[in-house]
Amino acid sequence: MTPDSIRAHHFTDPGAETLHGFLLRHVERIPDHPAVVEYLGPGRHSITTYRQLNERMQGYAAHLEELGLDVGDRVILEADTSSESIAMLLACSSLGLVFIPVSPEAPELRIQMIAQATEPRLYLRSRTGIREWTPSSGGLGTFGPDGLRLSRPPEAGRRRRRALTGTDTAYMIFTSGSTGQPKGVVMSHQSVVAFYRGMLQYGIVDETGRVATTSPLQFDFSLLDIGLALGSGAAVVPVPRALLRWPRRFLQVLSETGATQVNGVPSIWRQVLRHEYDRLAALTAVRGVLFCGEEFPVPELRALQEAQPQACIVNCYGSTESMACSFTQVPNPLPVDTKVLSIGHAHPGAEMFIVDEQGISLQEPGVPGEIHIRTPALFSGYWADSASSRRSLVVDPEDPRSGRIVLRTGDLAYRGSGGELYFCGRVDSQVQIRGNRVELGEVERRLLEFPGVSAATALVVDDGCGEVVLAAFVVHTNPEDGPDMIQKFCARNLPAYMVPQFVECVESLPVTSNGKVDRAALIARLALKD
Ligand SMILES: Nc1ncnc2c1ncn2[C@@H]1O[C@H](COS(=O)(=O)NC(=O)C[C@H](N)c2cccc(Br)c2)[C@@H](O)[C@H]1O
Repeated sequence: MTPDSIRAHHFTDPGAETLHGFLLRHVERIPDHPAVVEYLGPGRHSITTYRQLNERMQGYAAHLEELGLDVGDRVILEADTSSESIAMLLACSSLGLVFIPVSPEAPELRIQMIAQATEPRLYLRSRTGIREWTPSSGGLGTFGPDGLRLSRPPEAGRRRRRALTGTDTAYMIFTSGSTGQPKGVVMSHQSVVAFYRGMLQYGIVDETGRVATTSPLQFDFSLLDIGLALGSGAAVVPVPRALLRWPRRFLQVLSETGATQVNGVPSIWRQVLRHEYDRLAALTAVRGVLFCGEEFPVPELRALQEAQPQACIVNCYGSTESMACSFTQVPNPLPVDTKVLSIGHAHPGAEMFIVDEQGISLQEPGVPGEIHIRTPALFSGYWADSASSRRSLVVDPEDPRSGRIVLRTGDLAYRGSGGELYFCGRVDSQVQIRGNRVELGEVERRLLEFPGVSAATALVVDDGCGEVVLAAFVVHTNPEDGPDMIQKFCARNLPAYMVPQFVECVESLPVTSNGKVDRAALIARLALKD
């Protein structure tokens, strides 16, 4: 009997590198272990075990299976991280359906753009969703702990595929589009699993771990957290987005769920460090903190280390096009003269290297070059944008004849004495001020040396007369020092063209939906000032 005689639609090789196969590999061994711990309010939280997560996933998959969807069809998941959204993304994965996570807080236009570009067969919203808008075509439904409810079935379609392979797409993440039109990063099953395998070799958490995740599901950082937890036999602890912005409530969630690992972008700590330092210091269960996405201002990192001396802090560097790349432990305590944090070396199975404008690899310390990454975790390309894909997926500059493809990151770094890398901005964040090349990160690092400045963002704006003006926003503990003191400090330490002509002290820095400093918002604020 040949496989063809049994029309197996999803004839998946059980050993295949699939997302669901990898994340559920501990189910048989620890079925009653917590897989997701959800905070329900003061003194209440719920536990979903590995067995329950698997059963919910099977239930969703059985319902999806009846809809006649095919490998490669897209499903938009409008949800935050929860036991049901994790079960749903696993169910999609098991059927070869490409899930596209979008945040319930995402602007309607962004969701319409994504739906228009990807033509999803199904639009699913977690039951707790409140959005009015729904797409005018395609299947429509909501899902919750009690199952999937369809208000409009997808149009019937012919199944063309026979088997799910490792090169098929597991998910698509749309970038925040800070530099123009959002792009759909297409990630295959085998790339995600290759990344997970590399990350898990660090043993960041063990089976007793409880990984608090603070990123929206639409940001692939959340997929790191889910993979780190479930891949280690530990539990995911989603921090409700609404509580994240209240330092006291955020810490209460961590305390009551017994979180041992807290993952998130640097900005999640800003208000906690300013307003709830003592409560943070009282959290004794935390063993690790992992951050990514942008540089952690050194003064704030020192404060976090003082409050959590027992926590192992990891600087995770990477871009969505290869999920992430390096995991570098921050020295504890941070040496007193530290200005820049190392992004170290790529995780096992990958390699980071830097090249100059001619594409020649740089080995000597201190010379900045563009970071390239050799990794099996490469994205497949940007959705419906082969020109952009070719700019990021380039032939290995060190060995063009080999045809080997590497990721060109657009990031700059230089090597330290041990060969480790130090991030020093993006290729496109090099600005020219009065004919001089300026790296904005260098201005920010100098601002951070002024006593009391805990965070700083430097940016250039056009003053309308063709001149560019260097401006800075700083978070400052005692603002009476005022902007002019900070400017004088910079004038003593920086060449004139690198001294911000405009400095504003702010209580906090605006952040994007992914938690990174929102530079566009700051530029808009400046434009309003003129
Ligand atoms: N640790 C750092 N120090 C400094 N600059 C960083 C760091 N991590 C990023 N960046 C910057 O952010 C860019 C990328 O942005 S991104 O595509 O939105 N992705 C991200 O930020 C997050 C990234 N996908 C990620 C990180 C961890 C796990 C997973 Br799974 C995914 C990089 O190219 C860098 O410019």
